[in-house]
Formats: sequence, C-alpha cells, structure tokens
Amino acid sequence: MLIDGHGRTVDYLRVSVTERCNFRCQYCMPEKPFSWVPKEELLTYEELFEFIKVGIDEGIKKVRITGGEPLLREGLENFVEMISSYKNDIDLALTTNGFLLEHAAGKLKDAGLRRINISLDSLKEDVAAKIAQKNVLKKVLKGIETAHKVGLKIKINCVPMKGINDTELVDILNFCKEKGFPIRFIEYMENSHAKNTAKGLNSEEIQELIRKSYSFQKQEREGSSPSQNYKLDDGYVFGIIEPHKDDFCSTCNRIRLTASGVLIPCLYYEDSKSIKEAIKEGNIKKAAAILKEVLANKPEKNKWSSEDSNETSTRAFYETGG
Ligand SMILES: Nc1nc2c(ncn2[C@@H]2O[C@H](COP(=O)(O)OP(=O)(O)OP(=O)(O)O)[C@@H](O)[C@H]2O)c(=O)[nH]1
Ligand SMILES: C[S@@+](CC[C@H](N)C(=O)[O-])C[C@H]1O[C@@H](n2cnc3c(N)ncnc32)[C@H](O)[C@@H]1O
Ligand code: SF4
Ligand code: SF4
Repeated sequence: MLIDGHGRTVDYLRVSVTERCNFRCQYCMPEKPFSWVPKEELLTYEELFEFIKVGIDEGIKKVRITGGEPLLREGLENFVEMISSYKNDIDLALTTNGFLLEHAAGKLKDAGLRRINISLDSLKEDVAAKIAQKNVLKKVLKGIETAHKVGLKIKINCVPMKGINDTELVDILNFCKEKGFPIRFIEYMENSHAKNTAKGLNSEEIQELIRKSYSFQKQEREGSSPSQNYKLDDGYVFGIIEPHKDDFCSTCNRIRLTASGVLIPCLYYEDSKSIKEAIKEGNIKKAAAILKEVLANKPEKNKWSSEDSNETSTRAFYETGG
C-alpha cells in the first residue's frame, strides 16, 4: 500500500501520454507553448508501462490516461491493452476532449478501456469554438455518441467561465441528464499558462445558476473523489469540483506521471522528480524508491484554497494532465 507523508492512501495514478493538444482552451493552453518536449525525450508506451507496473504492484488501483490530448498519441489502444491485460480489475479510464473519439472509441473499448471522461464546455457551436479556439462541437458530440454506443461509461467535465458559457450550465446539465451521463462542473483553477482574462465561476455561483431550474441536495462526500455531488429531486446527480475549498485535498489519493517520466505529487506545485533514468536502466527498485520519496513529500494541500484569492499555479494543466 502507498501512504503519503500526511497519512493518505495513494491508489490513483494519472498518466499524461502527451502535452500536445489539438485545442487551445482559454483556461488551459490558449497559445501554443514556445516549444514542445521533443518526441525523443518522451518515454515510450513500454517504458511508461514499466512504471505503471511498479505502481500497480505497490498498490495503485486506478489508472487514468490523460494529456494534453491523449488521442493525439498514436497507438493509444496498444497502451490501454498493456495495462488492462496486466491486471484486469484495474479501474482504467481516459480523459479526452472527444474530438478524435469517433474513430478511436471502438478500438479503445476492445483494448480494455472501461470509462471515459469527456470535456464539454458548451452546446453552442460559436461558444465552444471561442473556448477551444477551433470549430469543435460537432466532432466532440459525435465522439460522445460513438463512445456511448460502444459501451464506454461516460462522465462529462465542464469548466464554467464568466461571460462565456455561464448562461448555458443548465442546458449542458439537461443534455447530460437526458443521456444518463454524470456531469461535473470544475471550478477554474488559476494558472499562469491560461489566458489572463479567464475568470471561472465558484461552486456557489454554479449552484445559484442551477437552482434557478432545479432544487437539489448536497450529498455525503464519496471516498477520495474530488467531486462534491448534489442530487436533484428526480435522483440525477451532478458534481462540482471545488479546489478552492479548504477540505478538498484532505482525501487526495493521487499522483501524476508526465509523458517525459516526471512524477508530480500535486497539481498545484512545481515539485517533481524524474523516474526516467531508473526506468531506462530497468532499475525497478530505484523507480519504486523514487515513487515512495515523492509520496513522502506530497504537499498537504494546494494554494488555490488559501485566503489569498490571487493564488495562481505555475504548473501547466496540459503537462500534468489535469
Ligand atoms: N485541484 C485538483 N483538481 C483535480 C484533481 N483531480 C482532478 N481534478 C480536476 O478534475 C478534473 C477532472 O478530472 P478527470 O480527469 O475527469 O478525473 P477524475 O475526476 O479523477 O475522474 P473519476 O475517476 O471519474 O472520478 C481534472 O482535470 C482537474 O481539473 C486534483 O487532484 N486536484
Ligand atoms: C488538461 S485536460 C487533458 C485531457 C483532455 N485534453 C481534456 O480536455 O479533457 C483534463 C481536464 O483538465 C481540465 N482543465 C484544464 N485546465 C483547467 C483549469 N485551468 N481549471 C480547471 N480545469 C482545467 C479540463 O477541463 C479537462 O477536464
Ligand atoms: S483542456 Fe484539454 S483540450 Fe483543452 S487545451 Fe487543455 S489539454 Fe487541450
Ligand atoms: S490540489 Fe494537490 S493535494 Fe489537492 S487534491 Fe489536487 S493533487 Fe491532491
């Protein structure tokens, strides 16, 4: 079992397979970064898998593949297959913007993927295009539809932004409710890579907008999920991911691995340690020791929740995978 320096059990590994993306979301990567990590510096799928095996052997029960946009990296289904066939009861999931999903969903399902979380920030073509800085909506909706058809379990993520998509939160919730997909609204996490005019809605503001159409009850916090859930009177449950709340991090169970082999203990901070050399040397003991050292030093909580409402992370979401 993996326990961090604050006594929290860590059983969830998020693996980013690329920092590259085909969208330029205002809250994440509004401009193409000055440079990408060169392809030759990335760990191969086989090398990432070597580390995932170390994690699973030490107590990881849930692996999420993310990015950048993970579907941009060729052969993702082979990577999914490696992980799912190593331990078939692993909770294996993917987070994607959905743009390339129509043609990938079937292959991913066949390879052993079970769950998929898809970003959907608007149901209006022009608003979606404004957020992603690309005409994306039709292809994303097609991707969602296909993933549903092939039997992947779907959750939708939406980042409410002031003056951009805040008028359609109930429409997006209704869309998800009709399809039977849980939705989580995510509070925008201020970071220096996002557009500096980007302003998110906080949990109270999101609830206020939904309350205009529905009454709902706050639910007991479930395990280590970052989502605070709310139940509508008809039983449909939606979530809000509230990183600006002080208690958000107390049940943190996760650690992140980037495509270039960097282990990141917390989404907010720059602290990290590379396992690349250990994996390239085939030194599994050393990789396991680095994992434990990183966990021993895992921060207690982020700074978005501090009194100072101007706290901004310098970590790029597209690098850590969110
Ligand atoms: N601050 C913070 N935000 C997180 C953390 N984990 C997830 N989030 C936010 O929630 C978003 C959605 O996460 P997903 O990639 O869908 O994964 P998940 O919420 O763990 O998904 P489930 O396994 O379905 O519960 C992330 O991109 C982040 O914006 C975390 O540890 N800290
Ligand atoms: C970094 S993306 C990677 C996977 C994929 N490209 C996608 O968009 O789903 C993972 C998640 O991070 C969220 N995200 C990115 N930047 C964020 C920010 N500044 N605040 C809150 N969530 C953010 C996105 O909404 C998405 O749900
Ligand atoms: S949120 Fe996802 S889709 Fe949007 S820019 Fe970031 S990585 Fe790309
Ligand atoms: S902000 Fe850091 S400590 Fe808090 S839940 Fe996320 S990764 Fe864990």
